[in-house]
Amino acid sequence: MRKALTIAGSDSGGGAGIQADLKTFQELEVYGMSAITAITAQNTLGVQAVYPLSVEAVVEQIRSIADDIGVDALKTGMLFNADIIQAVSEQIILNNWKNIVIDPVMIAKGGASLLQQEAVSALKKKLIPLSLIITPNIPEAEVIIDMEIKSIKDKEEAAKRFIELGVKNVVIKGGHDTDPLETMDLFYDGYEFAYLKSKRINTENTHGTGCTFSAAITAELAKGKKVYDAVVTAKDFIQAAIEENIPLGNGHGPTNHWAYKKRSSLIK
Ligand SMILES: Nc1ncnc2c1ncn2[C@@H]1O[C@H](COP(=O)(O)OP(=O)(O)OP(=O)(O)O)[C@@H](O)[C@H]1O
Ligand SMILES: Cc1ncc(CO)c(N)n1
Repeated sequence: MRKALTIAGSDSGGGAGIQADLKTFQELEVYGMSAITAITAQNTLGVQAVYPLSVEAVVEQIRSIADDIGVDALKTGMLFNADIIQAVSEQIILNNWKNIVIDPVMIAKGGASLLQQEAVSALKKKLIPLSLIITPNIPEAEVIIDMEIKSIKDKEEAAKRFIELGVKNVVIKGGHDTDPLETMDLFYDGYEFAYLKSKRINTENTHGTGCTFSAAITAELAKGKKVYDAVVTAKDFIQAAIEENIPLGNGHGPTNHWAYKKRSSLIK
């Protein structure tokens, strides 16, 4: 059994964070484990409260997993502060983990901050150089790389600058693109660009899309897929999950984690 770990925040509403990650791992048939960094009181309307855990609590969870079960791939989501980023980076080095996916979560859809501003520098210096792939959305890429992204050329330039930070691959996601008909995720491995396009689905129910996408990449890496192939599967997974989204609550409802597997079994 292949094993995937998520180091992220809990979303009580179940659509993003740890909950989205574990649902995705399950659907893609890897064994899911978690180290929680913060508990959020959250629903489809936004984040009502954030309770970060101590560095010790985060490290102890990771240690328990490393000492006994092991990890084939891991992702990080909401890390909240520089001390947690530092501690997670140390654990990655200590355990010699290589399949590292960074979803540089900063701000929830309603505007709540999920990463302290001063932690961006720790992310750049400590964690990004250890990772196999990073999956920023456009606003996150703009903050990390410190440039405006308005065009495909800008996305390409930002992708190159990510590689200069020491990460091996990058996907700059297209959820925030202005094109009303299409989303384009730009993949770059330091050599070649790949443009992953899909039909933009006209829906408000996109809570947790970034978490689900990076969790799907992590699951596929845990199973031994190559990075680009893992990203392609993740794109199919999130497309199906948004197309069959679940209209729950009164705000941004969640995506549908069952959709991809349901479709795959129909195709067989
Ligand atoms: N309306 C949409 N239709 C189709 N694909 C979408 C749509 N919105 C987002 N996606 C896809 O979902 C994935 C996540 O992208 P996005 O840019 O929304 O991440 P995010 O902003 O980090 O998400 P979140 O913060 O809500 O978790 C990408 O593959 C993107 O192309
Ligand atoms: C806990 C958590 N992680 C990530 C996101 C970003 O979608 C969120 N809203 N909540």
